[in-house]
Amino acid sequence: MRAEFREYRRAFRRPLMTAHGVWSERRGILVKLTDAAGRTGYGEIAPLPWFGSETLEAAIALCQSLPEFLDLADIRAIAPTLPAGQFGLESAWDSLMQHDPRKSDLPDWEPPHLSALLPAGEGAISAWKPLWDRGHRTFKQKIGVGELAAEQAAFAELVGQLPPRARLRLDANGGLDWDTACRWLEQCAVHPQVEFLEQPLAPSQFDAMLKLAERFPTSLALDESVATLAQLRTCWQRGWRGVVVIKAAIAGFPSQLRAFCQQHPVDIVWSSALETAVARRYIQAHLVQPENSGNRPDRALGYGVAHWFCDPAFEQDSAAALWQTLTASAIA
Ligand SMILES: O=C(O)CCC(=O)C1=CC=C[C@@H](O)[C@@H]1C(=O)O
Ligand SMILES: [Mg+2]
Repeated sequence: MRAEFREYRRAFRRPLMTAHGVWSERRGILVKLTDAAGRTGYGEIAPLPWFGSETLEAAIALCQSLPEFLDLADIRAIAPTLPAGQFGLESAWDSLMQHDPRKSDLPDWEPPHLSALLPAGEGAISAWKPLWDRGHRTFKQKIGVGELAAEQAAFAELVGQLPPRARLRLDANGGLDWDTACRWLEQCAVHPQVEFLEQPLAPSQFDAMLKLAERFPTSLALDESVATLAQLRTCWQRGWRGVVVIKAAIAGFPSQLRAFCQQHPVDIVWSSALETAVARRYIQAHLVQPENSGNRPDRALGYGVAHWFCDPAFEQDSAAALWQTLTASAIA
């Protein structure tokens, strides 16, 4: 297979504020594999280094280190320290080898099945209604970004406005300490609309999160703690049976993730890494299908993020057309 790589850059409509900091541009790499018969397969490398994946620079170095004509052994040899690269290359290979028109023309996910990502704090209050009107019924609000009292006031205002059947996810990105996590969970306990509190503490606080899960009624979800398949395995082995948020685009080889999900009844929320339609459509066709995971159909997918971007080119289904727009960004 001939391997080619093109870098992309994609600005957010407005910076995404999380406990990790400010994120204003999504950068990644598209992968194109072409076999001797001229068949092509596309993949995407979408690093999230603050989640524990490799950096974009390390992913570029991987692309530059691979032979121009590679085979599956070269892909399998990609180190576990490069999980976004493992995902991008294997999904491109899979897409070429398994070109299954049935899977490639799946209808895209509809808003009622998608959790809409809201801004942190006050911004969430003005943002939820237009998204509700588009059909979203589950929302995610970032916390652990601003001052506690102000964020809890914004949360109280938001849940006061949300219709009773709405569901709200709070995501702390590991930015809370024990006391603030308890205060958030005390407040969540009186609001049945709260579906779960995501990553309240840092991944190093795993035992403390197990204690929080036992002490409070609101479900907890791990995200940064299970960023890669290796981390997911470890948390499962250490006894986590709560929700896990899986960002497949940074989790490593999709074949290995698929096998794990088929062997363990994991309560999965599939979550976007703010990747383009290239990775998203692969994840939809090859991972989120019911036979591949223990995920509960009532769990909205963490893919309600299109409104964070303003450039439809990246949302189109045709990877080939998107590839053509990146002619100036080849990685040699
Ligand atoms: O999971 C979702 O509902 C949407 C995606 C999402 O929330 C995130 C994507 C990427 C990085 C983070 O800012 C954030 C998260 O922490 O889950
Ligand atoms: Mg998260």
